[in-house]
Amino acid sequence: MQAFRIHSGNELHGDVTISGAKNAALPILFATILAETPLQVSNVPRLNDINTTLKLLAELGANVDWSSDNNVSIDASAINNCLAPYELVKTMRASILVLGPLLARFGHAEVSLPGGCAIGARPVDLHIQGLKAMGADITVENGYIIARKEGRLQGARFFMDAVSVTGTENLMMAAALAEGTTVIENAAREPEIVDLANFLNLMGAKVSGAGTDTLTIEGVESLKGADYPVMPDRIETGTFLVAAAVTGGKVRCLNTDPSALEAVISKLQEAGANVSTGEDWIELEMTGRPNAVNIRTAPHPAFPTDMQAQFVTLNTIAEGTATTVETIFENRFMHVPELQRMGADINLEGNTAISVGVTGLTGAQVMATDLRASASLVIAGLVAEGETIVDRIYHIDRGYQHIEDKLQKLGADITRFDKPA
Ligand SMILES: CC(=O)N[C@H]1[C@@H](OP(=O)(O)OP(=O)(O)OC[C@H]2O[C@@H](n3ccc(=O)[nH]c3=O)[C@H](O)[C@@H]2O)O[C@H](CO)[C@@H](O)[C@@H]1O
Ligand SMILES: C=C(OP(=O)(O)O)C(=O)O
Repeated sequence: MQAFRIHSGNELHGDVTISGAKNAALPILFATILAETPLQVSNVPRLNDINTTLKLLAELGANVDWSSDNNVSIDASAINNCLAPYELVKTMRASILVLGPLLARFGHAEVSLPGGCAIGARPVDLHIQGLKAMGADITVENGYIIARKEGRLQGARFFMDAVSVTGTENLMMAAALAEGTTVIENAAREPEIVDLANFLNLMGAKVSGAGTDTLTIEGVESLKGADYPVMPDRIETGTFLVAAAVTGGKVRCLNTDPSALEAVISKLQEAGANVSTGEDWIELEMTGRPNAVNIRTAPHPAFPTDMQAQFVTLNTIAEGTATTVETIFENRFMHVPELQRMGADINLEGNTAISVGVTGLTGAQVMATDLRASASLVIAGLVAEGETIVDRIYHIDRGYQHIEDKLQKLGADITRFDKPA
Protein backbone atom coordinates (compact mmCIF):
# COMPACT_ATOMS: atom_id res chain seq x y z
CA MET A 1 0.00 0.00 0.00
CA GLN A 2 1.28 3.46 -0.82
CA ALA A 3 1.84 6.27 1.67
CA PHE A 4 3.23 9.81 1.79
CA ARG A 5 6.26 10.83 3.82
CA ILE A 6 6.16 14.54 4.59
CA HIS A 7 8.65 16.81 6.33
CA SER A 8 7.66 20.29 7.39
CA GLY A 9 9.56 23.50 7.12
CA ASN A 10 9.05 24.99 3.71
CA GLU A 11 6.70 27.81 2.81
CA LEU A 12 4.95 27.12 -0.49
CA HIS A 13 5.89 29.35 -3.41
CA GLY A 14 5.12 29.29 -7.12
CA ASP A 15 2.49 28.38 -9.69
CA VAL A 16 0.33 25.28 -9.74
CA THR A 17 -1.82 24.24 -12.69
CA ILE A 18 -5.25 23.05 -11.65
CA SER A 19 -6.68 19.93 -13.29
CA GLY A 20 -10.18 19.37 -14.61
CA ALA A 21 -12.83 18.86 -11.94
CA LYS A 22 -13.43 15.30 -10.81
CA ASN A 23 -17.02 16.10 -9.84
CA ALA A 24 -17.76 17.59 -13.25
CA ALA A 25 -15.84 15.01 -15.30
CA LEU A 26 -17.71 12.10 -13.70
CA PRO A 27 -21.28 13.16 -14.63
CA ILE A 28 -20.09 14.36 -18.04
CA LEU A 29 -18.49 10.99 -18.78
CA PHE A 30 -21.66 9.20 -17.67
CA ALA A 31 -23.73 11.56 -19.83
CA THR A 32 -21.86 10.26 -22.88
CA ILE A 33 -24.09 7.16 -22.58
CA LEU A 34 -26.86 9.35 -23.99
CA ALA A 35 -25.02 10.19 -27.23
CA GLU A 36 -25.57 8.23 -30.41
CA THR A 37 -22.39 9.49 -32.09
CA PRO A 38 -18.74 9.64 -30.94
CA LEU A 39 -17.46 12.51 -28.84
CA GLN A 40 -14.41 13.80 -27.05
CA VAL A 41 -14.10 15.15 -23.51
CA SER A 42 -10.97 17.20 -22.73
CA ASN A 43 -9.35 18.49 -19.50
CA VAL A 44 -10.19 15.14 -17.88
CA PRO A 45 -8.11 14.65 -14.71
CA ARG A 46 -5.95 11.50 -14.44
CA LEU A 47 -7.63 10.02 -11.38
CA ASN A 48 -8.62 6.62 -10.09
CA ASP A 49 -12.31 7.62 -10.16
CA ILE A 50 -12.02 8.45 -13.84
CA ASN A 51 -10.40 5.06 -14.49
CA THR A 52 -13.30 3.38 -12.72
CA THR A 53 -15.82 5.37 -14.77
CA LEU A 54 -14.15 4.48 -18.06
CA LYS A 55 -13.97 0.81 -17.02
CA LEU A 56 -17.68 0.94 -16.30
CA LEU A 57 -18.46 2.55 -19.66
CA ALA A 58 -16.34 -0.09 -21.41
CA GLU A 59 -18.15 -2.82 -19.45
CA LEU A 60 -21.43 -1.47 -20.85
CA GLY A 61 -20.01 -1.83 -24.36
CA ALA A 62 -18.85 1.72 -25.14
CA ASN A 63 -15.58 2.20 -27.04
CA VAL A 64 -13.31 4.25 -24.83
CA ASP A 65 -9.89 5.66 -25.70
CA TRP A 66 -7.80 7.51 -23.11
CA SER A 67 -4.45 7.31 -24.86
CA SER A 68 -4.00 11.07 -25.06
CA ASP A 69 -3.16 12.75 -21.77
CA ASN A 70 -6.32 14.52 -20.65
CA ASN A 71 -8.60 13.79 -23.61
CA VAL A 72 -11.01 10.91 -23.64
CA SER A 73 -12.78 9.72 -26.80
CA ILE A 74 -15.99 7.78 -26.30
CA ASP A 75 -18.31 6.09 -28.73
CA ALA A 76 -21.43 5.02 -26.86
CA SER A 77 -23.22 3.77 -29.98
CA ALA A 78 -22.05 0.23 -29.22
CA ILE A 79 -23.51 -0.02 -25.67
CA ASN A 80 -25.18 -3.42 -25.41
CA ASN A 81 -25.27 -4.10 -21.68
CA CYS A 82 -27.21 -2.24 -18.99
CA LEU A 83 -25.66 -3.80 -15.89
CA ALA A 84 -23.35 -1.84 -13.56
CA PRO A 85 -21.84 -4.52 -11.32
CA TYR A 86 -21.10 -4.29 -7.60
CA GLU A 87 -17.35 -4.76 -8.09
CA LEU A 88 -17.08 -1.42 -9.91
CA VAL A 89 -19.86 0.51 -8.16
CA LYS A 90 -18.54 -0.26 -4.65
CA THR A 91 -15.29 1.60 -5.33
CA MET A 92 -17.02 4.78 -6.42
CA ARG A 93 -20.40 6.10 -5.33
CA ALA A 94 -20.71 8.33 -8.40
CA SER A 95 -21.31 5.14 -10.44
CA ILE A 96 -24.97 5.67 -9.56
CA LEU A 97 -24.85 8.22 -12.40
CA VAL A 98 -25.20 5.41 -14.96
CA LEU A 99 -28.78 4.89 -13.81
CA GLY A 100 -30.51 7.90 -15.40
CA PRO A 101 -28.69 7.81 -18.77
CA LEU A 102 -29.07 4.01 -19.27
CA LEU A 103 -32.75 4.09 -18.40
CA ALA A 104 -33.42 7.10 -20.62
CA ARG A 105 -31.64 5.70 -23.66
CA PHE A 106 -32.29 1.95 -23.38
CA GLY A 107 -35.36 1.70 -21.12
CA HIS A 108 -33.47 -0.58 -18.77
CA ALA A 109 -30.75 -0.34 -16.11
CA GLU A 110 -29.45 -2.61 -13.37
CA VAL A 111 -27.14 -0.79 -11.02
CA SER A 112 -25.65 -2.07 -7.81
CA LEU A 113 -26.70 -0.03 -4.78
CA PRO A 114 -23.57 1.89 -3.82
CA GLY A 115 -23.92 1.38 -0.06
CA GLY A 116 -22.60 3.68 2.67
CA CYS A 117 -19.13 5.13 2.93
CA ALA A 118 -16.81 6.69 5.49
CA ILE A 119 -18.48 10.11 5.40
CA GLY A 120 -22.07 8.93 5.79
CA ALA A 121 -24.92 6.67 4.66
CA ARG A 122 -25.43 8.58 1.38
CA PRO A 123 -28.79 7.14 0.30
CA VAL A 124 -30.00 7.36 -3.33
CA ASP A 125 -33.74 7.47 -2.59
CA LEU A 126 -34.19 10.82 -4.37
CA HIS A 127 -32.62 9.48 -7.56
CA ILE A 128 -35.11 6.60 -7.48
CA GLN A 129 -38.14 8.76 -6.58
CA GLY A 130 -37.37 11.21 -9.39
CA LEU A 131 -37.07 8.46 -12.01
CA LYS A 132 -40.30 6.89 -10.74
CA ALA A 133 -41.99 10.28 -11.17
CA MET A 134 -40.91 10.05 -14.83
CA GLY A 135 -42.76 6.76 -15.16
CA ALA A 136 -39.98 4.24 -14.47
CA ASP A 137 -40.75 0.98 -12.77
CA ILE A 138 -38.02 0.50 -10.14
CA THR A 139 -37.38 -2.31 -7.69
CA VAL A 140 -34.44 -3.14 -5.48
CA GLU A 141 -33.45 -6.81 -5.62
CA ASN A 142 -30.35 -8.52 -4.26
CA GLY A 143 -28.57 -5.22 -3.75
CA TYR A 144 -29.34 -3.99 -7.26
CA ILE A 145 -31.59 -1.18 -8.44
CA ILE A 146 -33.57 -2.60 -11.37
CA ALA A 147 -35.21 0.09 -13.46
CA ARG A 148 -37.39 -0.33 -16.55
CA LYS A 149 -39.55 1.83 -18.77
CA GLU A 150 -41.37 0.75 -21.89
CA GLY A 151 -41.09 3.61 -24.34
CA ARG A 152 -39.60 6.96 -23.37
CA LEU A 153 -39.53 8.34 -19.84
CA GLN A 154 -42.24 10.96 -19.33
CA GLY A 155 -41.46 14.52 -18.35
CA ALA A 156 -42.57 15.30 -14.79
CA ARG A 157 -42.43 17.95 -12.07
CA PHE A 158 -40.27 16.76 -9.17
CA PHE A 159 -39.42 18.49 -5.89
CA MET A 160 -36.20 17.23 -4.29
CA ASP A 161 -36.67 16.89 -0.52
CA ALA A 162 -32.94 17.33 0.01
CA VAL A 163 -30.55 19.20 -2.25
CA SER A 164 -28.60 16.43 -3.95
CA VAL A 165 -25.82 17.05 -6.46
CA THR A 166 -25.67 13.63 -8.16
CA GLY A 167 -29.44 13.26 -7.67
CA THR A 168 -30.00 16.45 -9.69
CA GLU A 169 -27.49 15.25 -12.30
CA ASN A 170 -29.09 11.81 -12.68
CA LEU A 171 -32.54 13.31 -13.16
CA MET A 172 -31.30 16.02 -15.53
CA MET A 173 -29.62 13.39 -17.74
CA ALA A 174 -32.71 11.15 -17.72
CA ALA A 175 -35.03 14.08 -18.49
CA ALA A 176 -32.89 15.11 -21.46
CA LEU A 177 -34.29 12.16 -23.46
CA ALA A 178 -37.76 12.04 -21.85
CA GLU A 179 -40.97 12.83 -23.68
CA GLY A 180 -42.18 16.27 -22.62
CA THR A 181 -40.92 18.75 -20.06
CA THR A 182 -39.38 17.97 -16.68
CA VAL A 183 -39.09 20.53 -13.90
CA ILE A 184 -36.72 19.77 -11.01
CA GLU A 185 -37.38 21.96 -8.00
CA ASN A 186 -34.98 22.48 -5.10
CA ALA A 187 -32.24 21.39 -7.51
CA ALA A 188 -28.56 21.59 -6.58
CA ARG A 189 -26.84 24.75 -7.87
CA GLU A 190 -23.21 23.59 -7.84
CA PRO A 191 -20.98 24.81 -10.72
CA GLU A 192 -20.59 21.15 -11.76
CA ILE A 193 -24.35 21.05 -12.46
CA VAL A 194 -23.92 24.01 -14.79
CA ASP A 195 -21.00 22.29 -16.51
CA LEU A 196 -23.08 19.16 -17.08
CA ALA A 197 -26.03 21.21 -18.39
CA ASN A 198 -23.70 23.02 -20.83
CA PHE A 199 -22.39 19.67 -22.09
CA LEU A 200 -25.91 18.25 -22.48
CA ASN A 201 -27.02 21.35 -24.37
CA LEU A 202 -24.04 21.03 -26.71
CA MET A 203 -25.20 17.45 -27.39
CA GLY A 204 -28.61 18.83 -28.39
CA ALA A 205 -30.48 18.79 -25.07
CA LYS A 206 -32.73 21.62 -23.91
CA VAL A 207 -31.82 22.34 -20.30
CA SER A 208 -32.42 25.75 -18.76
CA GLY A 209 -32.10 27.14 -15.26
CA ALA A 210 -28.81 25.40 -14.37
CA GLY A 211 -27.20 27.27 -11.47
CA THR A 212 -30.63 28.14 -10.01
CA ASP A 213 -32.81 25.91 -7.83
CA THR A 214 -35.29 25.20 -10.65
CA LEU A 215 -34.19 23.26 -13.71
CA THR A 216 -36.41 22.93 -16.75
CA ILE A 217 -35.59 20.22 -19.24
CA GLU A 218 -37.50 19.85 -22.49
CA GLY A 219 -36.89 16.29 -23.59
CA VAL A 220 -35.53 15.59 -27.08
CA GLU A 221 -35.61 12.34 -29.08
CA SER A 222 -31.88 11.86 -29.43
CA LEU A 223 -28.55 13.38 -28.50
CA LYS A 224 -25.39 13.52 -30.58
CA GLY A 225 -21.69 13.65 -29.71
CA ALA A 226 -19.93 16.92 -28.89
CA ASP A 227 -16.41 17.95 -27.92
CA TYR A 228 -16.29 19.47 -24.46
CA PRO A 229 -13.65 20.65 -21.95
CA VAL A 230 -14.34 19.86 -18.27
CA MET A 231 -14.37 22.89 -15.92
CA PRO A 232 -11.41 23.41 -13.54
CA ASP A 233 -11.48 21.68 -10.16
CA ARG A 234 -12.62 24.20 -7.54
CA ILE A 235 -11.89 21.80 -4.67
CA GLU A 236 -8.35 21.07 -5.84
CA THR A 237 -7.88 24.84 -6.18
CA GLY A 238 -9.20 25.44 -2.68
CA THR A 239 -6.96 22.71 -1.29
CA PHE A 240 -3.79 24.36 -2.69
CA LEU A 241 -4.95 27.76 -1.42
CA VAL A 242 -5.45 26.40 2.09
CA ALA A 243 -2.06 24.64 1.93
CA ALA A 244 -0.44 27.99 1.13
CA ALA A 245 -2.40 29.74 3.87
CA VAL A 246 -1.28 27.14 6.42
CA THR A 247 2.41 27.00 5.44
CA GLY A 248 2.73 30.67 4.54
CA GLY A 249 4.15 31.78 1.20
CA LYS A 250 2.70 32.80 -2.11
CA VAL A 251 0.94 30.41 -4.49
CA ARG A 252 -0.83 31.12 -7.75
CA CYS A 253 -3.38 28.59 -9.01
CA LEU A 254 -3.57 28.63 -12.81
CA ASN A 255 -6.28 27.34 -15.13
CA THR A 256 -8.98 27.77 -12.53
CA ASP A 257 -12.22 29.71 -12.11
CA PRO A 258 -12.41 32.18 -9.20
CA SER A 259 -16.17 32.61 -9.64
CA ALA A 260 -16.69 29.01 -8.47
CA LEU A 261 -14.81 29.65 -5.20
CA GLU A 262 -16.41 32.74 -3.72
CA ALA A 263 -17.29 31.24 -0.32
CA VAL A 264 -13.83 29.68 0.03
CA ILE A 265 -11.95 32.83 -1.00
CA SER A 266 -13.97 34.92 1.41
CA LYS A 267 -13.06 32.57 4.31
CA LEU A 268 -9.38 32.69 3.31
CA GLN A 269 -9.50 36.48 3.38
CA GLU A 270 -11.17 36.35 6.78
CA ALA A 271 -8.27 34.14 7.87
CA GLY A 272 -5.89 36.97 6.94
CA ALA A 273 -4.73 35.86 3.49
CA ASN A 274 -4.14 38.32 0.72
CA VAL A 275 -6.06 36.92 -2.26
CA SER A 276 -6.05 38.34 -5.77
CA THR A 277 -7.79 36.94 -8.82
CA GLY A 278 -7.77 37.17 -12.60
CA GLU A 279 -10.03 35.59 -15.18
CA ASP A 280 -8.50 32.12 -14.78
CA TRP A 281 -6.14 32.38 -11.81
CA ILE A 282 -6.14 32.94 -8.06
CA GLU A 283 -3.12 34.00 -6.04
CA LEU A 284 -2.84 33.72 -2.29
CA GLU A 285 -0.16 35.29 -0.12
CA MET A 286 0.02 34.63 3.59
CA THR A 287 2.40 36.04 6.14
CA GLY A 288 2.23 34.94 9.75
CA ARG A 289 -0.35 32.75 11.39
CA PRO A 290 -3.91 32.58 9.99
CA ASN A 291 -6.85 33.72 12.10
CA ALA A 292 -9.31 30.99 13.05
CA VAL A 293 -12.52 31.13 10.96
CA ASN A 294 -15.98 29.74 11.65
CA ILE A 295 -17.27 27.43 8.93
CA ARG A 296 -20.73 26.08 8.21
CA THR A 297 -21.05 23.75 5.23
CA ALA A 298 -24.18 23.92 3.07
CA PRO A 299 -25.15 23.45 -0.59
CA HIS A 300 -23.67 25.86 -3.15
CA PRO A 301 -23.27 28.84 -3.13
CA ALA A 302 -22.55 28.38 0.59
CA PHE A 303 -19.33 26.85 1.91
CA PRO A 304 -18.65 23.41 0.32
CA THR A 305 -18.45 20.30 2.49
CA ASP A 306 -15.58 19.13 0.27
CA MET A 307 -13.43 21.96 1.72
CA GLN A 308 -14.40 21.40 5.36
CA ALA A 309 -11.53 19.07 6.33
CA GLN A 310 -8.87 21.36 4.85
CA PHE A 311 -10.25 24.31 6.87
CA VAL A 312 -10.29 22.21 10.04
CA THR A 313 -6.54 21.84 9.56
CA LEU A 314 -6.23 25.59 9.04
CA ASN A 315 -8.17 26.23 12.25
CA THR A 316 -5.94 23.73 14.05
CA ILE A 317 -2.87 25.95 13.70
CA ALA A 318 -4.69 29.31 13.56
CA GLU A 319 -4.81 32.10 16.11
CA GLY A 320 -7.99 31.77 18.17
CA THR A 321 -10.96 29.46 18.49
CA ALA A 322 -13.39 28.49 15.74
CA THR A 323 -16.36 26.22 15.16
CA THR A 324 -16.81 24.11 12.04
CA VAL A 325 -20.36 22.87 11.50
CA GLU A 326 -20.91 20.06 8.99
CA THR A 327 -24.51 20.06 7.78
CA ILE A 328 -24.26 17.82 4.69
CA PHE A 329 -22.77 14.51 5.81
CA GLU A 330 -23.33 12.93 9.23
CA ASN A 331 -19.85 11.45 9.64
CA ARG A 332 -17.40 13.78 7.96
CA PHE A 333 -14.98 14.41 10.80
CA MET A 334 -12.81 11.31 10.47
CA HIS A 335 -9.75 13.55 10.11
CA VAL A 336 -10.26 15.00 13.59
CA PRO A 337 -8.90 12.04 15.62
CA GLU A 338 -5.90 11.88 13.27
CA LEU A 339 -5.25 15.61 13.67
CA GLN A 340 -5.55 15.18 17.43
CA ARG A 341 -2.75 12.61 17.22
CA MET A 342 -0.63 15.36 15.69
CA GLY A 343 -1.35 17.67 18.62
CA ALA A 344 -4.52 19.46 17.47
CA ASP A 345 -6.86 20.78 20.15
CA ILE A 346 -10.29 19.93 18.73
CA ASN A 347 -13.48 19.02 20.53
CA LEU A 348 -16.18 17.22 18.61
CA GLU A 349 -19.79 17.83 19.63
CA GLY A 350 -22.22 16.18 17.22
CA ASN A 351 -21.86 17.89 13.86
CA THR A 352 -19.60 20.63 15.25
CA ALA A 353 -15.84 20.71 15.67
CA ILE A 354 -14.53 23.32 18.08
CA SER A 355 -10.87 24.05 17.42
CA VAL A 356 -8.53 25.98 19.66
CA GLY A 357 -5.55 26.95 17.56
CA VAL A 358 -2.17 25.58 18.69
CA THR A 359 1.21 27.07 17.86
CA GLY A 360 2.58 23.85 16.43
CA LEU A 361 1.69 20.30 15.36
CA THR A 362 4.01 17.32 15.62
CA GLY A 363 4.55 14.75 12.88
CA ALA A 364 2.91 11.35 13.37
CA GLN A 365 1.77 8.31 11.43
CA VAL A 366 -1.83 9.03 10.41
CA MET A 367 -4.43 7.28 8.36
CA ALA A 368 -6.39 8.74 5.46
CA THR A 369 -10.02 7.67 5.71
CA ASP A 370 -11.61 9.51 2.81
CA LEU A 371 -10.62 11.82 0.02
CA ARG A 372 -10.73 15.26 1.64
CA ALA A 373 -9.67 13.94 5.05
CA SER A 374 -6.49 12.77 3.29
CA ALA A 375 -5.92 16.26 1.91
CA SER A 376 -6.33 17.78 5.36
CA LEU A 377 -3.71 15.40 6.78
CA VAL A 378 -1.25 16.18 3.99
CA ILE A 379 -1.65 19.90 4.72
CA ALA A 380 -1.12 19.24 8.43
CA GLY A 381 2.03 17.26 7.58
CA LEU A 382 3.42 20.27 5.70
CA VAL A 383 3.60 22.25 8.97
CA ALA A 384 3.96 19.55 11.63
CA GLU A 385 7.39 19.41 13.23
CA GLY A 386 9.33 16.34 12.09
CA GLU A 387 8.05 13.55 9.91
CA THR A 388 4.45 12.71 9.05
CA ILE A 389 3.43 9.50 7.31
CA VAL A 390 -0.01 9.54 5.70
CA ASP A 391 -1.25 5.99 5.12
CA ARG A 392 -3.88 4.71 2.68
CA ILE A 393 -3.40 7.43 0.13
CA TYR A 394 -5.47 5.56 -2.43
CA HIS A 395 -8.23 7.80 -1.08
CA ILE A 396 -6.38 10.94 -2.19
CA ASP A 397 -5.65 9.43 -5.61
CA ARG A 398 -9.41 9.30 -6.21
CA GLY A 399 -9.53 13.06 -6.39
CA TYR A 400 -6.12 14.73 -6.82
CA GLN A 401 -3.95 14.30 -9.92
CA HIS A 402 -0.30 13.86 -8.80
CA ILE A 403 -0.78 15.94 -5.66
CA GLU A 404 2.75 15.21 -4.44
CA ASP A 405 4.32 16.34 -7.73
CA LYS A 406 2.38 19.58 -7.62
CA LEU A 407 3.28 20.19 -3.96
CA GLN A 408 6.96 19.37 -4.59
CA LYS A 409 7.08 21.99 -7.35
CA LEU A 410 5.82 24.51 -4.79
CA GLY A 411 8.68 23.58 -2.46
CA ALA A 412 7.05 20.99 -0.21
CA ASP A 413 9.04 18.03 1.09
CA ILE A 414 6.66 15.16 0.28
CA THR A 415 7.37 11.77 -1.28
CA ARG A 416 5.26 8.75 -2.16
CA PHE A 417 6.54 5.33 -1.11
CA ASP A 418 5.38 1.71 -0.95
CA LYS A 419 4.68 0.79 2.61
CA PRO A 420 4.47 -2.87 3.60
CA ALA A 421 0.93 -3.68 4.84
C1 LIG B 1 -19.31 12.94 -7.44
C2 LIG B 1 -19.82 14.12 -6.71
O1 LIG B 1 -20.24 15.10 -7.32
N1 LIG B 1 -19.73 14.10 -5.38
C3 LIG B 1 -20.15 15.25 -4.62
C4 LIG B 1 -21.64 15.15 -4.43
O2 LIG B 1 -21.93 13.93 -3.77
P1 LIG B 1 -23.43 13.40 -3.73
O3 LIG B 1 -24.13 13.86 -4.94
O4 LIG B 1 -23.36 11.95 -3.45
O5 LIG B 1 -24.01 14.15 -2.49
P2 LIG B 1 -25.50 14.70 -2.36
O6 LIG B 1 -25.53 16.12 -2.81
O7 LIG B 1 -26.40 13.75 -3.06
O8 LIG B 1 -25.74 14.60 -0.81
C5 LIG B 1 -26.22 15.70 -0.04
C6 LIG B 1 -27.07 15.20 1.09
O9 LIG B 1 -28.28 14.67 0.56
C7 LIG B 1 -28.52 13.38 1.07
N2 LIG B 1 -29.22 12.58 0.04
C8 LIG B 1 -28.69 12.51 -1.22
C9 LIG B 1 -29.32 11.76 -2.20
C10 LIG B 1 -30.49 11.06 -1.88
O10 LIG B 1 -31.09 10.38 -2.71
N3 LIG B 1 -30.97 11.16 -0.62
C11 LIG B 1 -30.38 11.90 0.35
O11 LIG B 1 -30.84 11.97 1.48
C12 LIG B 1 -27.11 12.85 1.39
O12 LIG B 1 -27.13 11.80 2.33
C13 LIG B 1 -26.43 14.07 1.90
O13 LIG B 1 -26.74 14.27 3.26
O14 LIG B 1 -22.09 16.26 -3.63
C14 LIG B 1 -21.53 16.28 -2.31
C15 LIG B 1 -22.15 17.45 -1.59
O15 LIG B 1 -21.77 18.64 -2.14
C16 LIG B 1 -20.01 16.37 -2.40
O16 LIG B 1 -19.48 16.22 -1.11
C17 LIG B 1 -19.45 15.27 -3.27
O17 LIG B 1 -18.07 15.52 -3.52
C1 LIG C 1 -16.99 13.13 -1.32
C2 LIG C 1 -16.38 13.33 -2.48
O1 LIG C 1 -16.51 12.57 -3.59
P1 LIG C 1 -17.50 11.34 -3.85
O2 LIG C 1 -18.87 11.89 -3.91
O3 LIG C 1 -17.04 10.87 -5.19
O4 LIG C 1 -17.31 10.35 -2.74
C3 LIG C 1 -15.45 14.46 -2.70
O5 LIG C 1 -15.12 14.74 -3.88
O6 LIG C 1 -15.02 15.08 -1.71
